[in-house]
Amino acid sequence: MTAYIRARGVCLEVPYYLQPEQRNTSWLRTLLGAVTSVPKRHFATLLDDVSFEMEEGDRVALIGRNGAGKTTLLRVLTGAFQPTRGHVEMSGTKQALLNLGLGFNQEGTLIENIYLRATAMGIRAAQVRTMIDSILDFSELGDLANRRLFTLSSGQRMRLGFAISTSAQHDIMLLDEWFGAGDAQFVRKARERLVDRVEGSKIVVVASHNTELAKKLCNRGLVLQAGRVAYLGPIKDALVHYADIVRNANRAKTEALEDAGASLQSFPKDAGGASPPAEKTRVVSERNAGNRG
Ligand SMILES: Nc1ncnc2c1ncn2[C@@H]1O[C@H](COP(=O)(O)OP(=O)(O)OP(=O)(O)O)[C@@H](O)[C@H]1O
Repeated sequence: MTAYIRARGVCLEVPYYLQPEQRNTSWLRTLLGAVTSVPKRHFATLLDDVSFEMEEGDRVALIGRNGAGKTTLLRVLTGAFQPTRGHVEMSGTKQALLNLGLGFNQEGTLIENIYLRATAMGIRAAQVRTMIDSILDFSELGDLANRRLFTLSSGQRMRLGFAISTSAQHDIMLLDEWFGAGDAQFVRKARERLVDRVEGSKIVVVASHNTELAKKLCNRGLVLQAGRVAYLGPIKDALVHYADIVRNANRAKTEALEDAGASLQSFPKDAGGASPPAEKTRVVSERNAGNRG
């Protein structure tokens, strides 16, 4: 089966609720306000008209500043979020390494959880049976096989999640950042397996801030900016494009700080003891703190 991912005009809007702001009132009013005021509904556009095609052999780095929409796009690709407009077409089996703890039952034993997660990944029960030993072996948790999951440390849970998620080779691999799955020795082992799985996959999509990793692993880059595709092309060009975005954002920030500083300097000294506007005071004091550092 030929693997591909095709996204056409994908938009994702989500509702969120804001409590009306209560400032400069007495504690009683604040308390009453918290109980009686109705939160207002707003909508946030997390992805805006995202279109692309990924074919076999593509190793695509999702690049963008914090909040650009990388994880959200991966979630749409896994099927966890349905686009509010547009659609995604995918062909091939997929493996997602986004949240290693997802789908675990804390009350179940390790073996029960292996069944639970593996069957949720579409693996038949008979096949899961043959995989249990190797999963326990890889996660080095064989001695705890019949313990309940909640008795494990968070690092042990992550190891189990990683071992299950990477137990089978899939056509499409979706990865969110690099993560520390346990201690240094396990991280080394996990990296090796991951490289193996990446090599065996037909398409890989990885969200990362790590430009070295992106260069090493990927041949294409999809740059996201505020939920929109800012660039899609060869990884080298994508990283240049991303560097431009970061540089422009830093320049805009510096200019805003300089403007704030200039208007503060022009604030009349003999303004009858009045203080400069609170917002500007904060910006300038941050800038001064930066100068000291
Ligand atoms: N449920 C939600 N409701 C409202 N806004 C949300 C929700 N989930 C995410 N967001 C917003 O969507 C935007 C994109 O988030 P996302 O996690 O996809 O960013 P990201 O590019 O992966 O960022 P990072 O590099 O920091 O991980 C952010 O501004 C975030 O605040």
